[in-house]
Amino acid sequence: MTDWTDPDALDLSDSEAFDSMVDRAATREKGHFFEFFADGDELAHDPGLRLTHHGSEQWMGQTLNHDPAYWRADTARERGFDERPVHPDYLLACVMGITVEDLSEKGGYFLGRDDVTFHQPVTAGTPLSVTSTVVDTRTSSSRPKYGIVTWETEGRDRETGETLVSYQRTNMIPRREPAATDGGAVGEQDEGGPALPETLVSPDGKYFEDFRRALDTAQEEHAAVAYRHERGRTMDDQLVAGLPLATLNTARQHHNRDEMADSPSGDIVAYGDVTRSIALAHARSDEATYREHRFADERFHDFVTLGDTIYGFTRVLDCDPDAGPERAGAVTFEHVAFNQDQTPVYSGRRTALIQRDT
Ligand SMILES: CC(C)(COP(=O)(O)OP(=O)(O)OC[C@H]1O[C@@H](n2cnc3c(N)ncnc32)[C@H](O)[C@@H]1OP(=O)(O)O)[C@@H](O)C(=O)NCCC(=O)NCCSC(=O)C[C@](C)(O)C(=O)O
Repeated sequence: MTDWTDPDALDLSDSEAFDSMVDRAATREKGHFFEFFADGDELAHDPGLRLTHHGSEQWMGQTLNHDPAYWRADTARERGFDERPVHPDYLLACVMGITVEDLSEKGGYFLGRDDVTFHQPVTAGTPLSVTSTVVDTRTSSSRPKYGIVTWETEGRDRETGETLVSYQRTNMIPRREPAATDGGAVGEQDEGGPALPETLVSPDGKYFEDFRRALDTAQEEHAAVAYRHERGRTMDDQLVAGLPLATLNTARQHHNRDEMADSPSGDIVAYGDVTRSIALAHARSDEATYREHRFADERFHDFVTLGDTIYGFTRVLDCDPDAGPERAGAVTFEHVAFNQDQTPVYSGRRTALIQRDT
């Protein structure tokens, strides 16, 4: 009888024997199917990620986020930070990255996020502690292989317990026992909508006053303040697989082409936070950002795969001169990321403090 504790008992050059062993072996699963989640469940995420300047700089460089306050101590101080902070997009991606193993590693897609609030600037060296609560679960009527789960997540400083960022996020999650058919069609768009404005106004500059003047002009002309950004960024391996892995995001969607070949996208897709950060970087390159504040109603409309190029389009929705410190006012934008075929892939409402022209 073969001694199966003997390291040489399995001849790896015998492909038939190896195939048979692998096919019959049980898989030690990672992640959870839809049925695992119930409203009110609380999950503490364990991976030990600590924020670093290296990680933040890698994220910023690859996504074209060049705001000097996150690169240089002198500009950070001029902008009212005690110390040079890590970039908020990197912070958000890290907080979400370490939830993936527990929440979404099984597959399915990131559909949207709401109520994203940055509670305070965060510096390198901060170790993260992240918890999530299930706030909603439902089966998908158009895609019976999936359920839709919403979680409320809070990222804290592991040492002080202070909340750094919080948000609500919704994913499609595969069902362990799917209904018989998957009736959904990928990328179907709603028809109709309001008539388009005749005139699109673009701000003359990058300061709060420029956005406010543009909004005033648009009101007089029954126009919209809307413009696109020139830069584009083509999705390469580093963006699609490298950046999510650097945030400990273990979702197979970003780094397992074999598994993803048989999924609705047919290939690995970019981490939603990478796509979003690129479009936001394009927008930020045309404004004098003072602080990131809040995001709402973020949606991921379509897949972004290797070789796609991400561009940005911005609409200005509101200017509030009274929010924020004397040197800045709050501007609410609608940002849209779109690909080389002008297909929207991300949209979100962002309120940021923009420097005044003084
Ligand atoms: C998934 C696709 C194919 C579905 O395409 P579709 O045409 O079937 O879309 P749909 O009909 O608009 O949506 C399907 C269902 O989802 C619901 N839904 C839709 N949006 C929301 C929302 N915000 N909140 C709540 N529910 C939402 C919607 O109501 C509908 O429900 P129903 O089936 O019962 O009618 C299409 O939407 C798509 O391609 N989206 C892009 C997905 C993507 O690429 N996300 C980013 C990458 S994945 C990722 O980053 C992963 C991560 C971060 O690592 C990680 O979570 O682990």
